[in-house]
Amino acid sequence: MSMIAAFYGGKSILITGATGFMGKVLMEKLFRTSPDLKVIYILVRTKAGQTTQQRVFQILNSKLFEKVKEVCPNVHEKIRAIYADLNQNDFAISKEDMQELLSCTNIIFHCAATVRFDDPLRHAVQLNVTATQQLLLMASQMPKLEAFIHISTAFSNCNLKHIDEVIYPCPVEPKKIIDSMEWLDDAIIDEITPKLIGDRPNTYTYTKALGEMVVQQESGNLNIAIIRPSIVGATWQEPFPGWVDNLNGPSGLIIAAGKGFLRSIRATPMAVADLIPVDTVVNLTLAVGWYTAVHRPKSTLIYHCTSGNFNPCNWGKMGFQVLATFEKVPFERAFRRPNADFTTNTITSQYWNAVSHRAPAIIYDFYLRLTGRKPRMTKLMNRLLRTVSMLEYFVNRSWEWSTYNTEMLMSELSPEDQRVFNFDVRQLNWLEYIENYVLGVKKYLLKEDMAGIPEAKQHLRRLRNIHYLFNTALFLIAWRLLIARSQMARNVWFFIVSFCYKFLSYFRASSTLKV
Ligand SMILES: CCCCCCCCCCCCCCCCCC(=O)SCCNC(=O)CCNC(=O)[C@H](O)C(C)(C)COP(=O)(O)OP(=O)(O)OC[C@H]1O[C@@H](n2cnc3c(N)ncnc32)[C@H](O)[C@@H]1OP(=O)(O)O
Ligand SMILES: NC(=O)C1=CN([C@@H]2O[C@H](COP(=O)(O)OP(=O)(O)OC[C@H]3O[C@@H](n4cnc5c(N)ncnc54)[C@H](OP(=O)(O)O)[C@@H]3O)[C@@H](O)[C@H]2O)C=CC1
Repeated sequence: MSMIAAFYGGKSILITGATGFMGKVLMEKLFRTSPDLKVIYILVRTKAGQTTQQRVFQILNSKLFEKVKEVCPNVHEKIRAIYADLNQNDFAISKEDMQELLSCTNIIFHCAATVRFDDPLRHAVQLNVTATQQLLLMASQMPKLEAFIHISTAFSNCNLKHIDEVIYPCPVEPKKIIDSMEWLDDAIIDEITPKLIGDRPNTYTYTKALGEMVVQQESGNLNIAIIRPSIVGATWQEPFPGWVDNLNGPSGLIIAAGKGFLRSIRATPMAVADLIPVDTVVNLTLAVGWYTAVHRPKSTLIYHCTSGNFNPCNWGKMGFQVLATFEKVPFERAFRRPNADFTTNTITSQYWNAVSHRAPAIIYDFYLRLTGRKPRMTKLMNRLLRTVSMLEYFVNRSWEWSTYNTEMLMSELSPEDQRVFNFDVRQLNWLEYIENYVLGVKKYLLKEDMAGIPEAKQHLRRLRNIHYLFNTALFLIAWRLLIARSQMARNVWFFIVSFCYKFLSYFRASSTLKV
C-alpha cells in the first residue's frame, strides 16, 4: 500500500487553480489514488457564462476523469466548489464557506496564478502576490492545517544561469509593490514596470518571484513547501499519455507549426528544452504534501521539478520529433504543409518572418477579399508572431537548476510510492513523449478524430502540388522577365531549347531504327 495515498485518506484538501491545467490533473490523481479522502475544496469563479457548478460538472465529466468514476463513483459528493475570485482581496468567499474552509482544511495546494507573459503588472501582482498573501493569512487561521504547498515556477529567477533551491530576494519588497499598486494609476505602473522587472523577461516571472518572497516572509509557523516546475507539458503516463488542455508553453506552437502557420522560430537547437510532464509535477506535488506534513522540515523547502538535470532534451530534438510526428499524424485543414525550422540569427529570423509569415498572410487575405470573404490571416499571424516573440526568451537559453531536495525526497519514498507517485524523469523516453504530446494536441486540443488522417494526408498532398505549381509559375515568370531583358539569358534559353530538340529527334530516330 502507498503511504502517500493512505496519508491523503480522510483529509480535507483545498486546491486553488483546480480548474487550470495542473489543478485538474492534481484533482484527478487525488481522487484516483485516495478515493477515501474526505473532501476537496476548490475555489472556482464563474467564467464564459458558466456557473461554478456547471464548470465542475464539465470537468468531472471530461475524458480526464474517466478512470476516477470507476474508483470513486461518489466523486461528486467529495468535491466542494466554493465561489471565489482571487482578484478580490477577500476572494469574495461567503462567510459560511470561509468558516468551513478555516475550520476543516488539512492541506492547501496553491496552484492559482495568472501565467500570461503580458499581463499588466497590477493584475499579475494581484493574482500572483496579493492572492498568495491573502491565502497565507487564511492558512494561519486553520487549526487543522498540516501543510501549505505553493506552486511557483522554475523561471521565477530566470535572470540567473544557475538556480539553487533557495528563495532569491527581489530588489523591492513585495509589501511595497502591493501597496504601490493601490494608489498608482495604470499609466505610471506601465512606465515603471520595465524598471521593476529588471532583467526578467515579463511580469509573470517577476511576480512569481515576489510570490515566493511573500511565502517566505508571511509563513509564520506554517508548514510550507514551494515547488518550481519548468515548462509543463502534456501528460507522460497518467491517467493516459498526451493529455493537455491549453495553449500555453509548447502546445500553442505545436498547433501553429502543425497547421502550417509557423514556419520558423528563433531558437537555439542545442539549448535545453526543459519540459516536464504535468503528471510528473503532480506526483512530485503530492509527495511533497505528504513529506511536508509528516516530516515537518524545520524550514521551507524548495523543490525544482525540472528534467534538464536528469534527462536533458534540446529544442532541436524536440522540433525534429514534432515534425516527424506531423508526417505520420498530420493535423486537419492545414494552411500549409508543416515545415518549421529554427533560426539562431535575428536578421534571418526577421527575413523568414517577412517571407514565410507576413507575405503569405497578406496574399491569402487578398485572395479572401477577392472571393468576398473577410480577411483574417494577417491578424492571426501577427498575434502568433507576438506569442512567439514572448516565448523566444525561453528557447534561446539554458538554465541549471539544483535538484538536491527533489532527489532527497525521491530517496525518502518507498518502492511502492516511487511507483504510484513517479516523478523520476530519467525513465522518460523523449521521442515517445513528444510523439504522444503531438497526438494529444490533435485529439484533446484540436478535437480531431484519428479517422480523419487519410483525408488530412490527402490535403497535404494537394498543398504540396499547389506549392510546386506556385513555385514553377513563379520561376517561369521570373525567367520570362529575365529573357526579355538579357541577351545572355536568351542565348542560354535558345541553347537549352535546341539541345532538347536535337536530343528528342535523335531519340525518335534511334527508336525507329530499332523496329
Ligand atoms: C518546429 C516547431 C516546434 C514547436 C515546438 C517548440 C515550442 C517552443 C515553445 C517554448 C515554450 C516556452 C514556454 C516557457 C514558459 C515558462 C513556463 C511557465 O512558467 S509559464 C506557464 C506557461 N505560460 C505561457 O505559456 C503563457 C504564454 N501565453 C501568453 O502569455 C499569451 O497567450 C500571449 C501573451 C503569448 C499571447 O497573448 P494574446 O495575444 O492576448 O493572445 P491570447 O492569449 O489571447 O490568445 C490569442 C489567440 O492565440 C492563441 N494562443 C494563445 N496562446 C498561444 C500560444 N502559446 N501559441 C499559439 N497560440 C496561442 C489563443 O487560442 C487565441 O486564439 P483565439 O482565442 O483568439 O482564437
Ligand atoms: N503551465 C506551465 O508551464 C507552468 C505553470 N506553473 C505554475 O503552475 C500553476 C498552475 O499553472 P497552470 O495550471 O498551467 O495555469 P492555468 O492558467 O491553466 O490555471 C490557472 C488557474 O488559476 C485560476 N485563476 C486565475 N485567475 C483567477 C481568479 N481571478 N480567481 C480564481 N481563480 C483564478 C484559473 O481559474 P480559471 O479556470 O477560472 O481561469 C486556473 O484554475 C501556476 O501557479 C503556474 O505559475 C509553473 C511552471 C510552468
